[in-house]
Amino acid sequence: MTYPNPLRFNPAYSVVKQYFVHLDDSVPQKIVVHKDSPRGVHFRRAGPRQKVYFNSDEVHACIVTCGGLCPGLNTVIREIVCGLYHMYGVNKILGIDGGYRGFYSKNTIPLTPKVVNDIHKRGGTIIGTSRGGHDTSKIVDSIQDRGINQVYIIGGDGTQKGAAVIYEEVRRRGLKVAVAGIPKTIDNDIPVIDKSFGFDTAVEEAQRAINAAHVEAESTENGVGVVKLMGRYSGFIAMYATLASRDVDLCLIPESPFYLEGEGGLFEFVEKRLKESGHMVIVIAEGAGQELLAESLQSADQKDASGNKLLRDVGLWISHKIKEHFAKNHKMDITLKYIDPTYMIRAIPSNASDNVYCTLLAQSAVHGAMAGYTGFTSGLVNGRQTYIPFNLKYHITLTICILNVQRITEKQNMVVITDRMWARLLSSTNQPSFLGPKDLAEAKKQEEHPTGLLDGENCKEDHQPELLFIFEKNIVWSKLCWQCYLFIKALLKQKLWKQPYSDHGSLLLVLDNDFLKGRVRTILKEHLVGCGFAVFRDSREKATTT
Ligand SMILES: Nc1ncnc2c1ncn2[C@@H]1O[C@H](COP(=O)(O)OP(=O)(O)O)[C@@H](O)[C@H]1O
Ligand SMILES: O=P(O)(O)OC[C@H]1O[C@](O)(COP(=O)(O)O)[C@@H](O)[C@@H]1O
Ligand SMILES: [Mg+2]
Repeated sequence: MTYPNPLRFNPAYSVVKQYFVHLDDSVPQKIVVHKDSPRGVHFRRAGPRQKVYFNSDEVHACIVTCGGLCPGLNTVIREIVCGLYHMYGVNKILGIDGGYRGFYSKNTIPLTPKVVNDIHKRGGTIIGTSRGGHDTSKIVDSIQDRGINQVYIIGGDGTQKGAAVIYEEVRRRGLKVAVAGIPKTIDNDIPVIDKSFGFDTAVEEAQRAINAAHVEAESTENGVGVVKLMGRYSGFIAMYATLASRDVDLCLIPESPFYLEGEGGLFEFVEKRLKESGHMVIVIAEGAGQELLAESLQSADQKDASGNKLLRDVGLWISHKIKEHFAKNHKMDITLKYIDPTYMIRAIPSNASDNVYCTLLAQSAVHGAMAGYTGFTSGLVNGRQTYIPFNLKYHITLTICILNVQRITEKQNMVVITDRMWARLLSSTNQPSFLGPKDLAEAKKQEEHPTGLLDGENCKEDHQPELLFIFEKNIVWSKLCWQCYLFIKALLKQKLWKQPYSDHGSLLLVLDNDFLKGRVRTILKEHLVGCGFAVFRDSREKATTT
């Protein structure tokens, strides 16, 4: 059952040409393609659909924010509430207090356009957040007991994994509940999307700390300013803050290993730069050099409530090491100032451009949930709003079921140090890469054989793993790219195959007759387009190649 979209009477949109998004519109993940390269992965284009799945009066929505703070959380909350209310006439909206655990351990907060009217001017989240406490069955019990049928989940990589599990449980119980994610993290560590909201604001705020470090450093002889910025596993904030500032001499990120002593090491570079300029600024991401710290402090690995690595203070450590080095060797007198603005860059309201971005993400999520999509994250891909599946694309009406590889929850977005952006940074700061030929080879290898999803550039002959099907007595052999390999792996996880065997990038699948004949075969063919996938149904039969 569907309903005409109430937006057709909305005066704001009456003049918009082709306002409703066509059901088949899609956005490609890769817009730069080689000649003859495959069509690649496409995502559904976000936006209002002509027909909606929910009758507005029956919608009971809830919003939850999880994980660390991020500028723009309140804007997203505001825009979901206002979007539901003004565009679709929905007025039953609850805020879940304090993250996932709030579903089962706290009272809810009623949200209306009046309550959220000016919250976008404040940092933080008015409904609170937390780490840990993801109890799937208690959460879905709460959704079911309260009669909630739209769940908006705002959070980072951990939160989206949690949302995917909730979505699976909702499906398992056969509930007609739309589960929509909105990606949040200042670390920008969520894959697929162009960038996460709040990231620009954080980079901008980081400039104030870098400026202060620069002023302090240049005002004394051999002044060194050290600034620690957030970035647990990904160094995006440090990289962009450095590129934006132009005052930074050295940027250190988790993705790029470095060493202190000896030729080509950090101490040597600091000495060189001080001799050249008389002062220097170092920006270090909090996750950088953690292995060096672990070696020197010999402390055990600790985790937070969500299972994230708890980091040691690398800023303090490196400041101490630099001071110690110069004092010990009587090389030169230095004055070092350490600035740690960590929480200051995320506890602020979002800037203008992030506010706009938050609005688009929230409105897209609302349109998607109203149209009956579920199990998706609203995200910007190549400048277009899209719906990215958590893992399986699944239409709530259960009429459309399109399998897809795990995406948003598959891996973390990281700075690729063999990519152009890091090269731009190195040439802007003129710092050493600290990488020997061995490290570079390793980085390149990582690029080619990642553990996570690759993004379509990978259908090159030279690194295609092999796929081997054993189907009854008939053997199907084919080559395929990593993307498709991972797709198959995702299917394996869903237990759609029997007796999987996987080794060294090759897959050996023993299949049921019915499986290969049926829908899976069609889906496989759809997904393996352009990858040289071949199916032999019978050893005498000609191969059907896509
Ligand atoms: N693999 C997972 N499965 C289910 N829930 C998870 C998973 N990882 C994290 N979560 C939950 O998601 C929430 C936020 O995760 P966290 O890693 O702290 O922040 P973020 O989502 O910003 O990365 C927490 O409540 C945590 O319990
Ligand atoms: O002290 P907290 O709240 O655990 O947060 C610290 C971490 O939060 C972050 O801001 C990222 O948070 P998320 O994982 O929630 O995106 C990191 O940069 C930082 O390491
Ligand atoms: Mg995270």
